[in-house]
Amino acid sequence: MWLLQRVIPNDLLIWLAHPLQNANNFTYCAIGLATVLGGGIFSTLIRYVLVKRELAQKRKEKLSKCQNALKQLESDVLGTLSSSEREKIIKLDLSQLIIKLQAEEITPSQVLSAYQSKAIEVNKQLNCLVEPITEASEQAKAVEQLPEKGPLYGVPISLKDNYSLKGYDCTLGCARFVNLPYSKDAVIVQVLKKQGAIPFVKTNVPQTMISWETTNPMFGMTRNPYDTTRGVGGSSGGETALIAGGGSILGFGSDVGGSIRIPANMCGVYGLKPTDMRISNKGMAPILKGQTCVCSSYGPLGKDVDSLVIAMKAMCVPEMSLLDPTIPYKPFNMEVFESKRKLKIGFYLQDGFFHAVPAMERAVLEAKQILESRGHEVMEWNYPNIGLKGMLTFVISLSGDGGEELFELVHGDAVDSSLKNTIRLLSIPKFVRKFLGFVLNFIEFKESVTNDWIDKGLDAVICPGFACPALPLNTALLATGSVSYTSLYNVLNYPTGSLPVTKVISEDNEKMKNYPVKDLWHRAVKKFMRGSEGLPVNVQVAALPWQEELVLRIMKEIQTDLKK
Ligand SMILES: CCCCCCCCCCCCCCCCCC(=O)NCCO
Repeated sequence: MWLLQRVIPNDLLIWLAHPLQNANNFTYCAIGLATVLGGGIFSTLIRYVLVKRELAQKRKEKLSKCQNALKQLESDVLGTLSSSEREKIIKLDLSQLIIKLQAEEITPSQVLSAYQSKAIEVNKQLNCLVEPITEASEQAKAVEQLPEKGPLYGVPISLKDNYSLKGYDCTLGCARFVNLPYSKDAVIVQVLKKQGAIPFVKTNVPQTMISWETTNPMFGMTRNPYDTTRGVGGSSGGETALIAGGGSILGFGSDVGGSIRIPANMCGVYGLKPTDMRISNKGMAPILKGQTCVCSSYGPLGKDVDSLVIAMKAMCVPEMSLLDPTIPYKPFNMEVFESKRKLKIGFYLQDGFFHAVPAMERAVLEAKQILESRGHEVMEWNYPNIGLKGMLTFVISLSGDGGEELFELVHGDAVDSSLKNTIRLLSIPKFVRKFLGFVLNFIEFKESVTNDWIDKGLDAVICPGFACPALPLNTALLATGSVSYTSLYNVLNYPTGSLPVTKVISEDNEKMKNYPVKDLWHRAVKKFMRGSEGLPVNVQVAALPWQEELVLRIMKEIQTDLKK
C-alpha cells in the first residue's frame, strides 16, 4: 500500500477505490476472479519470456562451446600428418583400413588424426558436426596398448547426436537438452568401444529428429556435398554429409521413419535400418517415449556394403545381450550373407501414395536387371494401396499423443520452420485418430503384407530409396509425404537397406514433364527436380524381420555388378 501511495497520485487512488466502497459481494468476486486470472496470465507470460530467454542463451552457449572445441581440435591435429599421409589413409575403404590397422602398418592415432582433420575441413563446407569427442585421442592411444585387437581396432566412428556418451549432451537440436550430460555410454557405444572403435565426433540432426531436413536453431543447416544449395535429408543427415564428404569412414544413425535411409539417398551413402531389437537402444536419448507401434532402430552408415557388414558383425556379439538382456543374441550369419541360393525378389516403382520421380524408377529398374542377370527371379509386387495404408499407420502411430511430446520438446525454444508443419500434421485430434484407426486395422495391415510375401514366396523386395533425390535447402517440408517410401518398412518392422545405384541424368528430368502434379507436394518436387542432374539416387532392399544378412547380401550383389 505504501508503495502504491508513492507511485500512484492520491486523487487517482481515491478514484480507483471508489467503486469498491459501494460494491456488493458479486462485484468483489468478479474483481477477485479478474485479478487471479490476470495475474495468472501475466505470470505465465513472464515465465514464457524468461524460459525463451534462458533457452536462447543455452543455444548460444552450446554453439560457442562446440565451435571452440572444434577450433581447439583443429590446432591440436595441425601438422600431425602431412597432407599426402592423410590422403593415403582417407582413400582406403573400411576393409583395407582394418587390414592395415591389424597389421600395424598404421596406428589408431594416425588414422584418428587423419579423420579428425578431414572432418573439420568437411564441416567448414557442410556444417555437419555438432562437436568433437575430446577423449578420442586418449582412447586411440589406450587401444594401442591393449594386448588383443578387436574387429574395429582403431577405427574412428562418427555418431549421430542422439547416441549418448558419458559426459556429453544429446541435444537433438533442442535447447532444453543443453547442459544435461549423460552419465554413461549407451549400450551400442559400449559395445563399439569394446570392439576397438574410437567415437570421434557427434553429428547434426533436425530439431527433435522428427523431420527429414537436417537443420535446427542451435547448429543450423547441414548442406549436401553434391550441391551445397541442397539439403541432406534426415534425420541422420549430419552423418551422411560427413561420410559422403570423406570425413568419416563409418557412422551410426537411427531410423523411425527413414532417418538412416533418407539421408543415405540424398548423399549417395550406404545405410542399414535393422529390425527393431536386433541392435540395443538402451541408454539412447529417448524420443516419442510412449509410442511402441513404430520404434527407432539403430544402424550403420558407410561407403560400401562391406562397411555395414563389418559394423553388424561387430555389434551382434554376446556383449550386446549381456549389457541389454532384452536383445536376443543373434550373431551375424555369414552363411546367409555368402549364400548363392537363387532368390525370388519383388519390385515396385511407385507406392501409389507419393509419385516417385523418373530417376528413382530407373534406379530400381537397373537394380532389377542386375539381380535378373545373376539368375534371381524378379517379379512385380503390387500390394493394393500400400503407400497410403503404410503412411496412415505411420502417422497415426507417431501422433498417438496428439503431438504433445513434440510440442513439449520445443516449448519456449525457437522452432525450426521445417518442423512447424510436421508438428501440425502430427497433432491430429483424438477423434480423427480413433476414426482412422478404426478404418485401418494396423495389426491386420502388417499381418496381411507379411502373408502376401509368404504366399508369393518372396525373399525380399526392391523399391525406390525415396520419392526424389535431394531437394533445395529449406524445402523438405513442402514434400513431407514422400517419406511414405521409407516409413512403410518402419511400420512393418522389416530390415531395410539403402544403396546408391545411379545419379540423376538429363533424360530423367526430361521425363519430368509427364510427372503428375496431384497436389502441392508433387508440384514442389516437380519444380525442385530442375537442376538435379548429378545427384545420387538410391534403391531400398527390404526383407522379412531378422533377415539383415539377406538384405546385405542383395545389396552386395547389386553393388558388385554396378562397379563392373
Ligand atoms: C492422408 C495421409 C496424410 C499424411 C500426412 C503426412 C504427415 C507426415 C508427417 C510426418 C513426417 C515425419 C518425418 C519423419 C522423418 C524421419 C524421422 C526419423 O526416422 N527419425 C529418427 C528418430 O530416431
